[in-house]
Amino acid sequence: MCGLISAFYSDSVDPPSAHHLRNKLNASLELVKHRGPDSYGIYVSPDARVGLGHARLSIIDVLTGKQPLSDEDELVHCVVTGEIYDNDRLRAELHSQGYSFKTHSDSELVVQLYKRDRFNLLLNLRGEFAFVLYDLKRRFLFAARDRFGIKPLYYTTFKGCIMFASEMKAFMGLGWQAEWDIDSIVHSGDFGGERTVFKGVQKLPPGYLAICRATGQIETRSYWDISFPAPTVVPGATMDDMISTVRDLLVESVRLRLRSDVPLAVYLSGGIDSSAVAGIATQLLREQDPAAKLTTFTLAYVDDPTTDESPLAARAAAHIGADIHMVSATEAALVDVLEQSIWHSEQPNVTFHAAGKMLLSKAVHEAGYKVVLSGEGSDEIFGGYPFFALDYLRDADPAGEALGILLPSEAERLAISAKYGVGAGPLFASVGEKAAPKFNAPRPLLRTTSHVAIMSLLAKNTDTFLSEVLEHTGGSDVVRCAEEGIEPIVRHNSVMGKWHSLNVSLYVITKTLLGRMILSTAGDRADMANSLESRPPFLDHHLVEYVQNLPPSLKIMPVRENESSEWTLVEKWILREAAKPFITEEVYHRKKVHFNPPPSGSPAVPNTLLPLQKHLKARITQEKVEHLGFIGWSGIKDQLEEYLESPTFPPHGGLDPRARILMIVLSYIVLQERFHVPPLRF
Ligand SMILES: Nc1ncnc2c1ncn2[C@@H]1O[C@H](COP(=O)(O)OP(=O)(O)OP(=O)(O)O)[C@@H](O)[C@H]1O
Ligand SMILES: NC(=O)CC[C@H](N)C(=O)O
Repeated sequence: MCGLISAFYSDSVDPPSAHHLRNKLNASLELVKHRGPDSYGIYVSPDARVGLGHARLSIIDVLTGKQPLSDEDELVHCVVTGEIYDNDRLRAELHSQGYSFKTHSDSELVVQLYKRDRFNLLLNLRGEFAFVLYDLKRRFLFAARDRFGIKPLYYTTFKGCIMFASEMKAFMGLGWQAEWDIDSIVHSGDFGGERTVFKGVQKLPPGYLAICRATGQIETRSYWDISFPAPTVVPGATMDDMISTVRDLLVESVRLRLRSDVPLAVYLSGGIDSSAVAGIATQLLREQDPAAKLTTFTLAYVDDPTTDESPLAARAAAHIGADIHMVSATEAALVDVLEQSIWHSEQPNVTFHAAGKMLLSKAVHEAGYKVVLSGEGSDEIFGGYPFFALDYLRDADPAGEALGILLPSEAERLAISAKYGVGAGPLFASVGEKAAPKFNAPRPLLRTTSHVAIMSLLAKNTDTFLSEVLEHTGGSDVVRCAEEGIEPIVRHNSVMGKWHSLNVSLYVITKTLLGRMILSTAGDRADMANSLESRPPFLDHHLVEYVQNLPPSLKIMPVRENESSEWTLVEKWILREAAKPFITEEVYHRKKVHFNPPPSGSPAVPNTLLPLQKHLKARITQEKVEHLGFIGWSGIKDQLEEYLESPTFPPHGGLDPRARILMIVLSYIVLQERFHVPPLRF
């Protein structure tokens, strides 16, 4: 993907000279050049009130697809990041209607579709994208972000200038000065909602557009959202038809995402999602060339054989005749890229997730690839996380029953819930009965387990903040924060039982964990740090809209051998059936394992520090912590000393809880240094 930046000086301020604005945009592009090292391009409007900048990672139409793009009358100017699929069909349609193109770039569709459909152009865009378009005649900026937030887009206003950018660091080139947003930090507004750690900087939410006018006004609105049917709506198709439709839609999604003018590889974990993508990609490539061989990359957790899936990935690659490259994720290697990962994430890192992805993207980039396919989004669409089981069991599934699926009775659901309720999975080990009472929600928020899980992830350790911060903000209010990110209609649908609880849960996790972490810190940002575009075929909206309408029991299927045996739940059931022709028997039956690169299992030599301990000890000093202006040294010092003396090694690649807190503190230190943030003053 590329990087974009835009500046729009409202009528209330004097604009800079055209020359000055170009220099500023160039300085911004320098800060995001990792996103587009192939070429830079700038547009400045005749009155120098508007500037657009683009750093390009050339993927489609490498030679002539340079940006910014414009129409033949030079009245519409645009910068686009990401990929818009179905380019050939849409182009042919526009051609036949008299629209003409200057390049073969997929991005140019935005310009011509805008001319034809105005804001409705978004309904025609399939893929992952963010763009900013300037309509010179009407004098407004029109920005938008893809439906799932695969591509980032931040915005802020500084001294009368409205700015959009792929990464916040680009704002610094335009003269923006970062300041801490303590309210957002305390309430985790960067994860619960669309705020960031910096005052006044917001993310444009997934599926939203923004219109900015010369008065300085910014209007944002949703153009697409996830939605589910009432639990009683029965699909008018047989089970076999539904399985083959899911298969066809997934194959179509992979087919579109194989379109690239530069080399493409696949991230292969050995789980069902990436194995299905790799299997389908191989089949499609061989339709063109029977000798085609896919290249795959796997992160191997060499320090921890208990969570390492690389042998499974090797077997999956052998099954489809793909090449596989193993990339070692040792604790030392993860720690080496940790600070870079924080700088690219622009928000706190609490695990090695993003750092692990950076090791992977670096290896793929160094091997000469510019595009990868990945399996992200499948768990959120098909119901893959272990804690979804509780939400599936919470409600009956009349639509599933009407299809003739044998389902547990209410009493049996309660009994299975008890089994699944405790230790619902490694990701949220604390979730379930133990964690729930911590949150005294003043009113019913949502009837889902995932919501509690998210709240437990959001909760900040109140002891680490200075007392002034607590007086100023009232302390961490995770309920408020979690509410911030949920559209009121979703709460209504949940509380009124209009959506099955599993579907509410899928919604919440798609918006929070997927949108604000997996696709951002550990997705786009970790990949683009190494100039690599990743494409997640599971997040094709045609596929997603179809799966949304399937009864919950096709996502999580209860099965038992006979009437006297126990029920077990098969997660992502319909995906397993749809992907069966492309995966090994082993992967078909396999349970989910989280992507969570682990630290070392234990100190190699007694009385020596592990790489993470050593790094945190060197970087988290009294001076650095006090310079932040919102964290107290005494609490942090105790956590650090305890972690250095007696680190623990939770199972499933988890981090010592004190190390997680220290990683957050390290994140603020790194962000303060790199963004030149002044200490917080009250
Ligand atoms: N160890 C790894 N090596 C390479 N890529 C990985 C690794 N772990 C995860 N990924 C990439 O991130 C994506 C999301 O990971 P996730 O664990 O959710 O999916 P999965 O492993 O493919 O399937 P499952 O959810 O069934 O385990 C994967 O599909 C894959 O593209
Ligand atoms: N890297 C990108 O964002 C790609 C933009 C556009 N699709 C191109 O190929 O140039």
